[in-house]
Amino acid sequence: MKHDSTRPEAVRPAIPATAGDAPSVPLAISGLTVSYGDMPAVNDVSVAFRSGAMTAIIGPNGAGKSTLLKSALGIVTPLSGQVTCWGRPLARQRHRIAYVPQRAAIDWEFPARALDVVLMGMYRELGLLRRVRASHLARAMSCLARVGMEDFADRQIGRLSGGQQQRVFLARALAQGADLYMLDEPFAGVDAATERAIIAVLKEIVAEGGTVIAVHHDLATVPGYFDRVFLMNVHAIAEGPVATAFSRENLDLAYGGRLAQDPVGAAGARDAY
Ligand SMILES: Nc1ncnc2c1ncn2[C@@H]1O[C@H](COP(=O)(O)OP(=O)(O)OP(=O)(O)O)[C@@H](O)[C@H]1O
Repeated sequence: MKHDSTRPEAVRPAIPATAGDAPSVPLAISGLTVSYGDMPAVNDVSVAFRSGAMTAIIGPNGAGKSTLLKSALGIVTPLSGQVTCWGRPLARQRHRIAYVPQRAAIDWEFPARALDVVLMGMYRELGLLRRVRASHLARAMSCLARVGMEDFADRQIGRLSGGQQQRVFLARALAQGADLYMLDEPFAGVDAATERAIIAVLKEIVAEGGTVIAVHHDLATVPGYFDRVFLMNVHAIAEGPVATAFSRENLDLAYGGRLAQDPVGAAGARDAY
């Protein structure tokens, strides 16, 4: 195997593989390894995500964060490992999980209005015939209103700004009425107002008992936005409350000591790596 210079020199003792295979744990990953070629993108990762918390997944570019989310959702097939949601196989709990992919992964030419995208979140209750009732429309509109997008319901999604598109996808997740929200870089390429709107909705979800897991890049906002962090760089490094796990030591392990500034307790770490 080639030496991977992005890997931390010393990897922390493994997070207990059996940390959370329990009905109260929305997502437990055990011994997960994913590879697209010779090199694993995710190597033997075990982590349990807490219920009723907002957890940031952080690590450098290419650390396998998106791959971890995608394999946890069954979008990418792992080489090995197990994923359970509330103590049961993912397939039986999928309807309880909403996924907001990276904006870059979405086909924005798709001929759908913002309202149609939100209605897609209700696919289970709309059934095979996709019979949309007034109550569905009203709920879709209220989800759009929750993210400040009710005035754009009829706009084709490709003709919305990046921030507006991200809000619509969050509205689709809300319409699904999920218990676990998994978001891949929800703040990438969005304006400050959208970022504030999205974080407010995510905090509401958690206040209502939901769980949020988001891949996040801006280390400066981690303490303000998140309760917990999971640091990874191909391998798992640490998971825990921001107050303890978001430490200089763990960041050095994740980023290989390449952070230009110290984000722990200091503002201004945006793009510092
Ligand atoms: N579809 C794919 N085919 C081949 N290699 C891939 C594919 N998707 C990701 N990779 C590779 O797997 C590794 C992990 O990628 P991934 O996107 O999961 O990392 P990431 O931590 O989310 O990165 P970033 O922060 O840059 O978005 C990278 O080396 C990437 O080049």
